[in-house]
Amino acid sequence: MSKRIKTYLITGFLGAGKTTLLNHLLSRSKSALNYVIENEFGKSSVDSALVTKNYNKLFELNNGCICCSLDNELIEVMSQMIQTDVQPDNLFIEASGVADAGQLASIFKREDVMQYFDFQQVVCLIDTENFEDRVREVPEMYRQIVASDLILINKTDLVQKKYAATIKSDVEKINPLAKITLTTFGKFDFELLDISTDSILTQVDHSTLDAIKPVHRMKSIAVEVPFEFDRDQLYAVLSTSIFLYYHQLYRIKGFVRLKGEKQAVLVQSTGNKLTISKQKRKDEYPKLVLIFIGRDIERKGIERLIQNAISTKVNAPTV
Ligand SMILES: Nc1nc2c(ncn2[C@@H]2O[C@H](COP(=O)(O)OP(=O)(O)OP(=O)(O)O)[C@@H](O)[C@H]2O)c(=O)[nH]1
Repeated sequence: MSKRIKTYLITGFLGAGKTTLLNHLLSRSKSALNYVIENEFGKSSVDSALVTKNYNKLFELNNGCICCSLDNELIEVMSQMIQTDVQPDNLFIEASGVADAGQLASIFKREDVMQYFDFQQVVCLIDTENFEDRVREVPEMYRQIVASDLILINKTDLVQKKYAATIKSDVEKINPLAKITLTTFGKFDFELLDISTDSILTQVDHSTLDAIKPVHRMKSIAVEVPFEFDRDQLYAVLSTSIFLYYHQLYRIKGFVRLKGEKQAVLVQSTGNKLTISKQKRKDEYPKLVLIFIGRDIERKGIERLIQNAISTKVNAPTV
């Protein structure tokens, strides 16, 4: 048998900083052969365009969540990986923001899977700013924390030190077995990843969890936006919506064109913050699409919202 593929699972609620961490991990292991599995909760993928190119292969599993509807596809991708002549050194899986990490990680406890995949750790990111609100209203987030080996209390630059310490101790109460550290932009002492402690996977009996397939109340709505937006208008419309629907609308992300600007820009919200920024990767025309993720959100309402921010219709870019 050839070498086993070191596998890391990155989890955390929507916008907590998973892709940011993935990019660090990839640049740290540039010399190795790295494969990535991206799972986005929704038909359209924005994340794959945000991952830096330090990977050798990227597989996308969209239109669902790998912990439930896409678990077969995950197994399929993993079997393709082991059937090729050259196998990767590392596999990084970025789960969707609502994925049940325990459910997902238990796949790696199967003997047929363990033969080829050397599961390392479940790494969970937490957005310190939103933790208190979200953990109460989103059961998926609580389950992610329980199932993780290493927890990064991220975005500590956005809160007071004392507050971050309080969140750390709250998280410790939810999962006293995990290693927990405070981070900014997912930067931490990578040695924590290499410390070979028993994964929580082996310490917690997931069989009861395995029997219950999580049912997400979350919905992802993707709206194609072949339009030119006025920056101020778009900013006003979207930031008002995330303010008004803070407990319903958890994430907005996607690429749009702005009046007077050639390059598409990345629009995203986490918590009650909206940012419009230049793309880091300039090598591709991203698909012009805005993704809205939340509870009890409706397409019609979202489309109405977008209409209010449109400046002019443009031809969709051809690749
Ligand atoms: N201020 C601040 N921003 C951060 C930090 N970490 C990540 N971000 C930003 O938060 C936004 C979301 O980060 P991502 O890495 O895309 O989050 P994600 O968890 O992959 O998002 P989803 O895949 O949509 O669930 C980006 O604009 C990041 O630059 C941090 O520590 N501090």
